[in-house]
Amino acid sequence: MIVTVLTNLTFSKTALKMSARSNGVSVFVRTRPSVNFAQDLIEYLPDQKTINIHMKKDTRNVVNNQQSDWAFKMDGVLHNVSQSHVYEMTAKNVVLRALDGYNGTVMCYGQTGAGKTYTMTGATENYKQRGIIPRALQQIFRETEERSEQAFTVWISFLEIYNETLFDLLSTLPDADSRDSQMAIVDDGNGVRVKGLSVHLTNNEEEALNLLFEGETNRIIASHALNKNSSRSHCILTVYIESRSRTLSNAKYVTSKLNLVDLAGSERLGKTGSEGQVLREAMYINKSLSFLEQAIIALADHRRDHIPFRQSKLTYALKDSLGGNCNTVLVANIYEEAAQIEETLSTLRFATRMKCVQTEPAVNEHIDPVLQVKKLEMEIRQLKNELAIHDSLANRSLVSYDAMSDTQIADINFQVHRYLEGTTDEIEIVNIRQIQEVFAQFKVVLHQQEQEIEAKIRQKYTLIDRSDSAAIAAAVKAGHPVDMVGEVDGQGFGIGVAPSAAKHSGSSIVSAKKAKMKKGKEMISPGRKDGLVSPGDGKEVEMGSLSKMYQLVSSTKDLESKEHDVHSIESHRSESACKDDHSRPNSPPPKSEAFEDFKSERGSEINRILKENKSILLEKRKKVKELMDIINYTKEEIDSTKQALLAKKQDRQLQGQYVNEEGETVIDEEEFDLIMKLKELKTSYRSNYDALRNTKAEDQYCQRLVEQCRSRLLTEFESWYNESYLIPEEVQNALRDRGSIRPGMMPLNRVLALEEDEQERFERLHQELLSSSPGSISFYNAHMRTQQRKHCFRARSQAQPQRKRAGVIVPQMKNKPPSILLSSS
Ligand SMILES: Nc1ncnc2c1ncn2[C@@H]1O[C@H](COP(=O)(O)OP(=O)(O)OP(=O)(O)O)[C@@H](O)[C@H]1O
Repeated sequence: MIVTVLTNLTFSKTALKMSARSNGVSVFVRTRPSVNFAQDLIEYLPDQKTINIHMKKDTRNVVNNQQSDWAFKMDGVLHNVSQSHVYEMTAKNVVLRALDGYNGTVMCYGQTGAGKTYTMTGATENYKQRGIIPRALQQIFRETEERSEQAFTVWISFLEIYNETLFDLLSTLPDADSRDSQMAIVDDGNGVRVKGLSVHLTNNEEEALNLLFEGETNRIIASHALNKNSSRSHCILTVYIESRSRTLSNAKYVTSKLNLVDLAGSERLGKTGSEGQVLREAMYINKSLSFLEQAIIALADHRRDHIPFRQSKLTYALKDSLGGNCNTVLVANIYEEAAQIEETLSTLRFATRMKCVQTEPAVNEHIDPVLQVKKLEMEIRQLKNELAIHDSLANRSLVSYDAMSDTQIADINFQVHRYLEGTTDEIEIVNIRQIQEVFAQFKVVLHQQEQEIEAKIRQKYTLIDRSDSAAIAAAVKAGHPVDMVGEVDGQGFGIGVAPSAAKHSGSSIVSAKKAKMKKGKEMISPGRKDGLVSPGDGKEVEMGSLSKMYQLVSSTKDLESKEHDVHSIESHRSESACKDDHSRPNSPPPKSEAFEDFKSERGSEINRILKENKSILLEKRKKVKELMDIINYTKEEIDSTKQALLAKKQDRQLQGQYVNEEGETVIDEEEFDLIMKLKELKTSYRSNYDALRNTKAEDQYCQRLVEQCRSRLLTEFESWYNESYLIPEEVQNALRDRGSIRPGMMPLNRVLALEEDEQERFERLHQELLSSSPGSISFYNAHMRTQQRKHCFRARSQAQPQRKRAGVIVPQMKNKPPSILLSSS
């Protein structure tokens, strides 16, 4: 788990520079109050930012012969102020900015015993005197609760650098990686990290404090002449924060790293009077602090290209926390006594140099690729919905944006044929996909025509390969005229007129060729190639045939029974779904692909009915067109016959009419034929008109059937897709089995587990007692647990003293892990 966390936490160098404003490191001086305040030497100016040091020239402790007075201007001098004031002034903003995605570092520097640990950690037994780290942890979790629109994840690591060796102060916890791996600082281009350092997921303030106190307990404590309990190591508690938006499907998220650093004492060697191991410790500390100083000097000098971060573990570990894109704060802890004035001066000089270091705080923003894909998918869905609304408003409800079906392609092919024949003047444009298909079908038809022409030529002529001189010579010898008419299809054939015998006798070569051509023709026949082949028998569909008319009637009449079939498919769907033995892929396939699968499997029956109805609809449309052509033609005939009759009548009247004995007008034979023709034409017109009306009604009916079938196919597909790829299997099983877990119901064993036991009742009462200072509950709980662990540790280490090894805390030093982490593991 820890390895995953480490790899997920990438603090990218490519972070967007949200705030390109250049800042200096903020530097504060904090004094350790003393009854022996050296008021002659140290002066605090009322601006609460300046501290003056006056050294007497004749003093034995003179530091610099040339200079005796110094003025140090800082961002604040924290003299006789509370822990809470120190936090507000130094760390509060850095913590807030860390929650916004900016890296931050708060670091305490100063002489041993000057109050670094007091400032950074504070008194663990007193809530009011807690230091920067517990306050920062409290602020982080309070803020994360308040910023409800964001989801925060917080991890913590605790590193100690002792004698240039790295130690994981949290390696004693059960969820730390137990492998005895050597730790190393690595800079992999995504920022500096410590390989092998355990990083712990932390859900609340108390868990975070438990980690702090656990680490503190594990710190190396060496005896020392100046301060018996002072730490001889550098400690870096790092809080990693990741923040993602809850409300939006926002693929962007920010990360940050907050380093809270307690450095080892900065005093010089001679004064400590150390020897042995303590001397070695002091040497290491001096070395690393001197490298820190060198790095700071280099950082403050803009002309320097190279910053010597790798000289010591401390500077390397703090590489991206001193300058760069980080909000950095230094607290310089000083004594107020005259005896420590040299170290105080040295600390203040260091602080001044640090103040010259420039930083460019920047938000570490990242994009989650998985969320980004989801967001884009959602956008596509929304655009599709909008398109559907637009289409329905524009009366284009039949337009589909899915991949073209075989029937649709066949329909387009048919329209292209008609366009080329001249039977239609236009092809209705529906959407881009359809336009592309129209062009594709033009290509298909063109290719077919080329093939047909070649086939016709082959029927008439024997083709000889142009390069085959022997075949040409043989043909000439046989008396066949050879006519080199050029290339067909660029294949280098010579075309010769076939002798009549060859054309009709069916010589083996020619008949074989013809047979081959026939086969080829079948293969490239438009109907076959474009899906106009009837599914069962492989024969071409005869458009508009009577047999199809009967099929239409049966199809339309039987629609209800077909719908019944669809329903029965639906009722058996869940059963077949259980039987489907396909393992679900990690990510759902594209819908277009899945739709093809669906049509050939679960949706095959509906798809078949849809196809059938579509082909019937196509025939109806063709029939309507034919009838309209006939009617139009008949109408024209009627009009011209009427004209002819009128002319005849006028002619007759001009010439004078013949009347028989009964007084009836006598007409000639031509006029009689015209009258009879008109009568026939009118009869034909009426019957065709009736047929047209009926066919149109059938056409509309078929149209409705096709729409119903299509929408059912789509609905079925949607639920099949959801079941197969989207709804988790356990949810489906739970709902299908109707077992103990049902939506809205909590399982009985969980309900029972919620009952309070004795321990929990005790803890509740304990917390009620602390309710007068509610913010302190987490602090005291964590403190109480730390105390228990300390007792346990002391008892064990007294029984069996052990030496410390690099890389991990030796098992004998292992503390009882915080119960909260035990219970959560
Ligand atoms: N501002 C302060 N107010 C009250 N007590 C303080 C203050 N600063 C330091 N102390 C006390 O001084 C003692 C030494 O302080 P602390 O251990 O923090 O020094 P340190 O700089 O961390 O030393 P080391 O470098 O050895 O770790 C502690 O007992 C602490 O309580």
